[in-house]
Amino acid sequence: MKALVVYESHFGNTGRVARAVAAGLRTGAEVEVLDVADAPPVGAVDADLLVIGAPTHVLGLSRPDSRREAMERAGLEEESRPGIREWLEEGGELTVPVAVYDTRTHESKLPGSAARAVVRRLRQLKVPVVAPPEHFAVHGSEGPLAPGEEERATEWGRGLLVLPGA
Ligand SMILES: Cc1cc2nc3c(=O)[nH]c(=O)nc-3n(C[C@H](O)[C@H](O)[C@H](O)COP(=O)(O)O)c2cc1C
Repeated sequence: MKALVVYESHFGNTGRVARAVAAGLRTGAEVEVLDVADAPPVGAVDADLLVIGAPTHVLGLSRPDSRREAMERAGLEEESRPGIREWLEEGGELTVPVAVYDTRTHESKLPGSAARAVVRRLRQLKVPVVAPPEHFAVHGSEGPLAPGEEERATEWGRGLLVLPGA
């Protein structure tokens, strides 16, 4: 089995979760982990399972404005970064089974979730989604991840191997 983990991350937390999920998947799959900036177009993904990780921005998926704000806060100089939203919208048709997670702040009372937004969209497109959206907590906006979240991510990754459809 081949799995691909594609993530968007500005402060590094969603990337850390991606690598932790990959560690769990590696117990039964060949796994590649890619920043969305380096990922192939979504229609060209060649894997048996795609895991998508995104930071929650303004209750959902990032947009150019929220990414600009995150990059400024993170002290990143790049002009612009691609986001999961654009990757999914612009890269063709996704046919691979998918599992989705997000990161979001511990402190927020807001119900938003980037992962839920992705799953809603994929279901509309009839893409098979093999697991409910999962969430990992960060402190504040910039992290670090809350204690135990990386271990939980590894367990979640391992659990994806035994789901029907994955
Ligand atoms: C512009 C912006 C908007 C955000 N909006 C939300 C939000 O609506 N709900 C939430 O729980 N966290 C929110 N956050 C916190 C992010 O979820 C957090 O920065 C992210 O999980 C960190 O992931 P990263 O280190 O991979 O970038 C926001 C952060 C930024 C920069």
